Amino acid sequence: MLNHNKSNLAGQTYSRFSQVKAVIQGVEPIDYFFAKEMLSALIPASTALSSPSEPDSSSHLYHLFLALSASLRAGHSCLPLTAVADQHWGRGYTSPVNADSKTDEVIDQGVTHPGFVFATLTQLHAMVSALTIGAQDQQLLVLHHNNLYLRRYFQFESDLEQAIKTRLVVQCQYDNDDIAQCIEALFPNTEEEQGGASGEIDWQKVAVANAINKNFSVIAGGPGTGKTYTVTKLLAALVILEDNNLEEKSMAEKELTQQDAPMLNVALVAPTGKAAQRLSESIVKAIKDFTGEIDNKVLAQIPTQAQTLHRLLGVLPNSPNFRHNEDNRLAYDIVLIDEVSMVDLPLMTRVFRALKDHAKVILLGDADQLPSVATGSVLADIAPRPHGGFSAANEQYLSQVCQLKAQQLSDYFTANKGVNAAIEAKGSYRHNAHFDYLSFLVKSRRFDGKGGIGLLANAVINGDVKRSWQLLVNAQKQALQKQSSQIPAELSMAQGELSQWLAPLVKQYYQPIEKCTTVSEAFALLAQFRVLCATRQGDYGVERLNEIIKDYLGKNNSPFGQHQHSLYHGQPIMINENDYRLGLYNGDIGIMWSVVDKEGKTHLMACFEDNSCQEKSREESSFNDSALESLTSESIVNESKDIDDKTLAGTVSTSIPPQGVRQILPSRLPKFESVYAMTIHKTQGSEFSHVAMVLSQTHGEQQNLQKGSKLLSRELLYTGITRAKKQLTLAASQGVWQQGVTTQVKRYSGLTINVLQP
Ligand SMILES: Nc1ncnc2c1ncn2[C@@H]1O[C@H](COP(=O)(O)OP(=O)(O)OP(=O)(O)O)[C@@H](O)[C@H]1O
Repeated sequence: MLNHNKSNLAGQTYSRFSQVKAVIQGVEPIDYFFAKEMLSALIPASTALSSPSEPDSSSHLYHLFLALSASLRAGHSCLPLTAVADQHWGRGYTSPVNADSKTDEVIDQGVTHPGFVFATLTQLHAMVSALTIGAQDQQLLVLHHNNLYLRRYFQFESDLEQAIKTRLVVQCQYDNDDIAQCIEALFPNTEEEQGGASGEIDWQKVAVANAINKNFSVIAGGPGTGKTYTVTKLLAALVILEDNNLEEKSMAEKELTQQDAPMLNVALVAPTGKAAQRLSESIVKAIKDFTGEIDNKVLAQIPTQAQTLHRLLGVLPNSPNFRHNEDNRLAYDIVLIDEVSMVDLPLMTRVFRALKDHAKVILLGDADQLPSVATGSVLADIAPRPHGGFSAANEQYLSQVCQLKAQQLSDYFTANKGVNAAIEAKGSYRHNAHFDYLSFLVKSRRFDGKGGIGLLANAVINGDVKRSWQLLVNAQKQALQKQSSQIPAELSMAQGELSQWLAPLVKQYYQPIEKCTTVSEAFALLAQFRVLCATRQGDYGVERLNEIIKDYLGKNNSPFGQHQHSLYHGQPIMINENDYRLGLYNGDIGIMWSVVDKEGKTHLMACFEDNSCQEKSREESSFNDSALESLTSESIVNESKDIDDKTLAGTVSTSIPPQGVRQILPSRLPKFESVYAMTIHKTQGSEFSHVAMVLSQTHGEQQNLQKGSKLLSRELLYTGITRAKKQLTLAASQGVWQQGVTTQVKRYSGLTINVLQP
């Protein structure tokens, strides 16, 4: 009956990692140990895995565990059996082989890893099902809709799905007529009116109306499409409607409410300190823009101070858990989260677990950007493009409150059906699904559509290799013709060696940093320009480019060479790991700056902008503030004695930290590195006036460097391109560009299926 016993377990066939590595391409030690442990934990418990006529189930299961581990490493939340069933998995070649144009013999000659051929879907399903014995909530593995999960990720997905669904059935507390009135007041001159009979739909207006009556909503759109602008109007609408509701309450009740708390208890949140800072700035700007248009009393009630998700949840040092959770909920009534593409599945689920059941959640983000570094692709899963359409009831509601023409919304979605049908054919679009909670903003206010950056970003995200490359070539031709023009072109291609194109940019943007009179000025200059790389290693990776730029700046022989990191005045740095005690987080940017203490001594300090400072000051009970003080600016003591005062002479600019700048002794910093160049992954949530994006120059090099989710993909290129506000300089060969634009990041997840079920 059993076709497995201890002696024929594949786990024993591979008694060392080197053996698996020789068979399966791309496997890592963690996969080997994971598979081994899973096999020994699960198989002894099973009594009948397969019959003699069926394939050796233990070998298949062993390889399935290897594939599951590799899948989790790559950021997928599960492994669909369909992705491996009947497939030759882990087969590797010396060089990319085009199977259509080569004979089997030639292909076989190039094989470096033989790989493993998996059984059929039905057989794999039976093998895995046989494992899932015992109490359901204790099984290590879960098989759901043919997706194989580790229990914990299945739990994250189902909890998140449940929390979203719970919110979607909550009845709206506002009257439709009040909503309509409010919308009319906030959008006096709508685009559909301006557009005449064939008027365009004002998606900002629709997005506001769509989010008002739901306890969960997503507003998705590319850079500059007005997500923050729209959401500020949404907050204004909620203030007005809440005020209306209050008017209708009895005076006694009204007084009680007014005394007790602000009317709307709103949390503005973003995944990183930088993104939180940008959200605050954008809301402040939007409020300023609305002054005169919207009642000042309403504007005054809109919060402007954003915080990070970690701060919202309350970090517990040395623990993956947070202070706020299902047993200690947050008090907020409305939670607005920006840059959601960066939020991973476990973190998003933890946020929902920590919220009150009735808390309204509004998510903002660009679903075309790279998914989160860690597991999951929450935003892309719940905001698939193009929009799949609204339910009839939602269309009716939106038409009424936005005063749209009858059928205007359904006509729009019908017109987009062609695209949807194509997507449906590929299996990523679900017929009958309604996306009532989802609004897309489509018109970029930052890029007018004629400038190169917006057009290039669009062509890339639509996978149009030809058009995207042509845009770059044309831009280059135009740049050559207009060399004398004072206005720099939005797009340009880097020409020649690095020294020819990069050195002038370093001179223009990085060299003046150390000459700035204040560190705030230095931060402003640093925000102007960044070199973005696809990889860390390699000739065109972050590490090498940082060294080259330091060479151009003459900083590789720094007078502070004795320091671990050879620090110098004006050096931009990026923190590479979280330090909760100091309130510094992976990705935070600082500048090394020379300061003079009260006694006139000069010290090199790591300076960080305002946001981390505000974050810190909001730290609650578990953090000992006096401990922090002893680590920061107040205690500039002996630690930096080894800095040579003479070498600092002439570069020292300030003795008192400017407001909103926090100083930390370099010796106290967690891991950090110079940040003239940074990976595209790390720039999510940031923007620069000018970006130079550098890709590896050959297929071979790129293939050697890319791993798992770090693939050169259209999402990576799109994210890099859209970090540029005014100018983009690209250094890439046509082949590598083509490879990137044709590759799409796809994260396996069951979230889409579950959330979108009608
Ligand atoms: N309807 C509008 N009318 C006029 N200006 C607008 C409108 N919508 C947005 N803007 C302006 O366009 C710019 C970009 O808007 P906003 O910052 O809200 O976009 P975003 O989608 O949040 O951008 P990102 O996420 O890329 O920072 C802002 O200057 C904003 O004032």
